[in-house]
Amino acid sequence: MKHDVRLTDTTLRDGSHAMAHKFTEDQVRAVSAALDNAGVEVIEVTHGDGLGGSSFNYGFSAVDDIKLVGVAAETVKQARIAVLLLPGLGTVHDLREAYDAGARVARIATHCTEADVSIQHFGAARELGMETVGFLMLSHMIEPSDLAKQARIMADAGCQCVYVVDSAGALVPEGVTARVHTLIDELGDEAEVGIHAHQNLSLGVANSLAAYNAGARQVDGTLCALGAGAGNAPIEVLAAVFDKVGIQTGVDVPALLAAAEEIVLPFIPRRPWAGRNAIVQGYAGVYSSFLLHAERAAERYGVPAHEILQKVGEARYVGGQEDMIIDIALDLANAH
Ligand SMILES: CC[C@H](O)CC(=O)C(=O)O
Ligand SMILES: [Mn+2]
Repeated sequence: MKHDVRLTDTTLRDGSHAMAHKFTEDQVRAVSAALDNAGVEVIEVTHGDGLGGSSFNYGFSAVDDIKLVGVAAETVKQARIAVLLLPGLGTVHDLREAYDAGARVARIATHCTEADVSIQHFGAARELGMETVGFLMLSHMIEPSDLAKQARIMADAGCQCVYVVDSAGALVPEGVTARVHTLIDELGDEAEVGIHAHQNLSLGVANSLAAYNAGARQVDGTLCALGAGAGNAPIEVLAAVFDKVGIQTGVDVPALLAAAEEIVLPFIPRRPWAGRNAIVQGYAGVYSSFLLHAERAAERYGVPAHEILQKVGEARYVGGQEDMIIDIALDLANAH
């Protein structure tokens, strides 16, 4: 049955950033069973940086991604398993392996100005018979009209839903509304529009609701907001808010509340929180997954993480430039 909006849970992918990519098989089994039981239709399972993300630059997974995809796929009864892939990090070969392990939704992510690098990956996913989603990361960095041109590239390549991805948690509701409207004007019936929001300015839920009101029909969230930066829009709150205003998600709200409180909360190292560092990320427009990298560099070089993140924002660094965080920390240490 088609609902007003489809919630996709990314606890087991974006939440991987907050877990330093150390999810165990038991955790994946428990979380995917609880989400499936609550009626969540799509559950994303991958290293935080997508297939192939397990590396020196991004941090090694405790358990191989493909293995975890297989565990989730064997666990669920109704949900479909999604994987994230950043072209250049993950390959078409990785996508085929994920498909063989049970993944049925391919989410291909690029920087918001680089949709052209996703073309062959959308083609390969469609050939495999997978549903496709495109992620335009750091969507706050460009104007809505430019974002719409990138969405067009993804849709022409076979993408069935293009997401406005607020990777830095930097957008306010007006910015979300403008981007969703402009993408819908561009794509019409050819592809849906989705929203992936972060909590750095505590606007993840408000931005998701604004996106729905502007016409977005797919919305991401995570249990306990587990995710990069101050975390993602908490899916249990999204479900409750949508239900309260009469928007059908098909999800059982009490079951999601129990999943957050009883399954996820007991094993997470810290509950994501919009503390000083994360707020600076939202304010200065810094990629959420840079938070732990900056905090590690801060400790190592004895400089404040929020100062590092402020400089990262001024330099407009994007995903893949994690090594520049060390350069900034060293410069700050010399200046101090
Ligand atoms: C590294 C991929 C990234 O975490 C994708 C995402 O969730 C975002 O940009 O917010
Ligand atoms: Mn994210």
